[in-house]
Amino acid sequence: MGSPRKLERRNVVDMESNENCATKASSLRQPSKIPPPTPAKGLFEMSASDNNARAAAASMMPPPGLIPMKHKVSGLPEPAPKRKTLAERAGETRTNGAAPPSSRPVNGAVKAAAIAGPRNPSLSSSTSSRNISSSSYASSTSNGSRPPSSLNHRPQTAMGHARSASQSVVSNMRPATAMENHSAVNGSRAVPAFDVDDRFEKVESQYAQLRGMIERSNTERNDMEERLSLQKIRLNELEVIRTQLSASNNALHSELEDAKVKLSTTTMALDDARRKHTYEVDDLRRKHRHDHDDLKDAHRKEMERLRRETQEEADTLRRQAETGSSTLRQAHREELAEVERRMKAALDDERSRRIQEVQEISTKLELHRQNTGLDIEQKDRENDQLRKELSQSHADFDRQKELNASLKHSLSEAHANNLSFETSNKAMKAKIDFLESDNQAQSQAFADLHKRMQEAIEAAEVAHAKLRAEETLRRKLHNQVQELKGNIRVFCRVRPTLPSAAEEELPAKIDFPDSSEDAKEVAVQGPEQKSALGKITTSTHNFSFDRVFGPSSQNSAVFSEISQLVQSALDGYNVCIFCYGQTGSGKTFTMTSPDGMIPRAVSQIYASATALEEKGWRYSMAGSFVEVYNEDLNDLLGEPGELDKKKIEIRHDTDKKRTELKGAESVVLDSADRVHELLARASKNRSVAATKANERSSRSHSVFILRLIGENGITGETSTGTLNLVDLAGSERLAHSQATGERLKETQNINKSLSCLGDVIGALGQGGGGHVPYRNSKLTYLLQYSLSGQSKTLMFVMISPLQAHLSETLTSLKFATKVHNTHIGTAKKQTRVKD
Ligand SMILES: Nc1ncnc2c1ncn2[C@@H]1O[C@H](COP(=O)(O)OP(=O)(O)OP(=O)(O)O)[C@@H](O)[C@H]1O
Repeated sequence: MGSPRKLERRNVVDMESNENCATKASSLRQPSKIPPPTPAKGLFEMSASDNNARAAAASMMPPPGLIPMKHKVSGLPEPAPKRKTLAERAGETRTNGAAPPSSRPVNGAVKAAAIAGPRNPSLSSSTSSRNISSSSYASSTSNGSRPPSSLNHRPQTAMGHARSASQSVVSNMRPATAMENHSAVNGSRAVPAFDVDDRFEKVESQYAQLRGMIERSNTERNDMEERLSLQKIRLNELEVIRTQLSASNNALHSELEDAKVKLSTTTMALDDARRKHTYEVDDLRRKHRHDHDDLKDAHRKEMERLRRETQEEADTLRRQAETGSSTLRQAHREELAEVERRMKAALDDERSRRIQEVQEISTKLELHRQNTGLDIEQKDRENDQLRKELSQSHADFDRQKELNASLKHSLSEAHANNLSFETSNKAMKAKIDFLESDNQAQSQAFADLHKRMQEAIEAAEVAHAKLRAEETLRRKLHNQVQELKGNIRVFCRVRPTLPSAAEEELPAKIDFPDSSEDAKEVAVQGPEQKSALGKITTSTHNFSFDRVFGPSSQNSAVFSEISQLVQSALDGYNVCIFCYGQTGSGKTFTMTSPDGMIPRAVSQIYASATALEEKGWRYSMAGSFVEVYNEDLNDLLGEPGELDKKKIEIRHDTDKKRTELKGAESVVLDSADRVHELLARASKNRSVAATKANERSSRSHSVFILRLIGENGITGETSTGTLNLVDLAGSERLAHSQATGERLKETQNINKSLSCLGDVIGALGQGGGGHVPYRNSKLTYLLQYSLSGQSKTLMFVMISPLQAHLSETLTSLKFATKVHNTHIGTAKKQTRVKD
């Protein structure tokens, strides 16, 4: 780091070189600005030495703004440099003034200025400008260079610079010496006249420029001088401040020296005082010890003296006492006797008084004791009370302790729970973080799932539509199958031989199929017949039906064959299944036994109705159970006592092809099990009405009516089907002569209704819309819509396996064959679609 002076000098050089370049370019220069004065604060912060150094530098150097001005204004050489030593000259380059300026190029001059350093920049710049002018002069004058002495001439003042500058410009046209003048005159001879005019004009304009520059330089110089005087004033002020500060510094310094002297004096005095005090204390301690020892000796001596005196006095007194004691003892003895007498008297008085006092005291004591006892009792009670309270408190305390322990336990549990909660909370947080991090993937998965679900829903809707179409098709095909099978079908069932049968009840010769076979034929060997020649022959009767069930067949197998018909009722058809046969052939067993057709039909319908719910169907089922007895209609679900009294009316709705029973109970079958309840109630009613000789079930027709109303919420379709399950009365023909009274009436009515049933079926078989005698019996009237050509009918012909019943068996089979051979038209579905 250089000194401030050096730095300022280097800045000045830089500015000079820059400004010289600017001068060369335009020959004009803007006046430089004087920097503002440095703030006072900065000055006060400087040390005295810095201040002095700056002041000295200021006195030695011009202000920064003035230094470049000097060179810029002149652009001319500085005052003559001081003479250099040989060593300095050896360090200089040869270019510095060694070669004639005219022979040096401009670039070489700049380079020489850079090498010469900051001490002579103006020299290099003036050299370069001179080179330019010299070169132009040389070009016009062919002879020569100027003497080197003129190059080294440098004015000492600004005016000198200006003058020098003007000379430098003028030197382009006028020689500085007589020799040069002569050369110029010689040269002018060679220059044509118009060249002289031109040059003169040029010189004039250059002169004008030079004058302007001189004036500006004068103005700037005046400014500089003013600023210089201001700086000098400022410098003087700073000098005064510095003097004041150094004076105050000296005063403070002297004060500090005084204070130091005082401090050392005080320290010394303090040390003396401390020393003196120590000596005094030691003296006092010594003196006190001596005093103490003296006092101790004096005290000891005094004590010995006193002891001796006391001893002497004691001896004297002892002697005196021994002499006076005998006299005194005598007197004393007398006094003692006197005193003893007095004391004795006083003692007696005192004793009596004391006894009295003791008695009083004992009385008081007793009283006090009693009071005390009472008090003690009171206290005891209080004590007990307190003890109880104490025990209570103990118990409370124990409870509190237990509570405290339980609370502590709860607290520890809560703490444990808290820890577990915190753990689970952390786990949950981690899970949440994980879930949140996984949220995007889940969202994507959810979107995929949603898409797949939509696709599945669409597929399901398509499948549902397909299912509905298939369901409709199924119903259609089912109906076609039923039609192909015939609207009235006949099944034959042979009951087994009962274990309770008597030995004489021989079985008839019936060829019935095995239960495994899907048989349709049954062969019955007829009774023996004797010809006129006495030859006994038997004939076999072959019957063919839609299905023949042997004795080993079960209700389940039978129902599986009729289940499709039951399904038809659900589909909106009127279906009628009736059992025909003689008494004891198994009609009731087949129809109303716990696993008979009625319970099974209801169960199937209920299951099918539930299954159809997903296809939009909602079914309601209601059941009625009536009997036709002696051409009267009785409600088997009514009150037991009213079976034969309350009469039921049959009403037909010809539009809807539906039969209503006015006065009969209609029970809603909201579950499959309700049917057992209905059957039990019907059985009970029948048994109440029965007499010993009259089994009611055998002498009446029972009709179970199941009404099915379905609505499809999707298609708007409705269906109303009816399933009639009929257990006919025994079909045996009894001779009118064999029956009398009520039995005769029953027989007549049964015969009538069964023959009427045959008539109706016969009429339906004839077709052609002819008259059908439904009204001829209550049974056929009740079953009008179930037997019409628009319904589906199945007849079970039940036969007994016994030889004794062979005749009735053949009759039944013949009737069944007649029915089987009948075609009663096409069933119609009772459905409609809502608007
Ligand atoms: N397939 C069968 N298997 C076993 N037992 C049967 C079968 N069919 C009927 N029975 C029995 O035969 C007897 C008579 O049957 P059932 O009462 O059903 O005849 P029915 O034709 O209804 O007589 P009724 O006309 O008097 O009512 C009953 O004890 C019954 O249990």
